[in-house]
Amino acid sequence: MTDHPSLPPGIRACLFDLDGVLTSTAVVHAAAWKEVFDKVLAGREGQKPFDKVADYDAYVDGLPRAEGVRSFLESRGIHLPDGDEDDPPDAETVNGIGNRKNEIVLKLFKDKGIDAYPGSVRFVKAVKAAGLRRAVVSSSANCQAALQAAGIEDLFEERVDGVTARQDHLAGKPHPDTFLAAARALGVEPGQAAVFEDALAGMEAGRAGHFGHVVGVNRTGQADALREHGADVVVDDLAELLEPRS
Ligand SMILES: O=P(O)(O)OC[C@H]1O[C@@H](O)[C@H](O)[C@@H](O)[C@@H]1O
Repeated sequence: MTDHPSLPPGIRACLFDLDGVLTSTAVVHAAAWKEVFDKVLAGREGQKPFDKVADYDAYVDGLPRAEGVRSFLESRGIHLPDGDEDDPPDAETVNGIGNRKNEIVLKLFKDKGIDAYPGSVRFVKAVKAAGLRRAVVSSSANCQAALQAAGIEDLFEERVDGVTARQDHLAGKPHPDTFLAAARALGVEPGQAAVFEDALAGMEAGRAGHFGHVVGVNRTGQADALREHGADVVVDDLAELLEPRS
């Protein structure tokens, strides 16, 4: 018996988000965001602390780093200058806050290590065995290091991430541009590609890009929200999409 991926006919490529889909790093990002945002909020009257699930899912998850800072602060009516990319981590600017968060997340990755979800690894291996093309599409500038640390970099033929998107001037999620670039790199039309995402911003990107199939991966009990934002199907684990074949 071998695992076979259950996907609609005509799908020739799979485009996987990283944090929360392939690796269990979404919660690590959320913890780092909480640490930096709570310091910003503590100095401001009437602000409740950052909620690692509700605020993260609604305003930060899936967005490129600086967009996540802007989006969350905006939700609280806080407007800070962008500053410069190399702002020090103690600068009260969008970039300063993003740089501070990156220091924290890198330390957490180093201390705790990075794990791939076993069900996702099984699914990607089955996709490969079935002859489908595979790419990782992540907003994270730490994507390649995370893939390496999790030991899964070799399973993918293409990678579009926070570093390459910036180099190629691609708009980040919720825009579809990074997913479209990955489909192009794999030589398939959007309608021939399936998108796998846990973030609402990623669902919107999948819908906006008119991809052939959009799979919502529900890690935080937001199945309904994933559907509302564009999921064709919602699973708790990618292994649910495997069928045994002899
Ligand atoms: O700060 P990084 O590693 O470039 O990541 C940017 C974003 O990448 C996304 O994949 C995560 O969902 C977000 O939480 C994260 O903020």
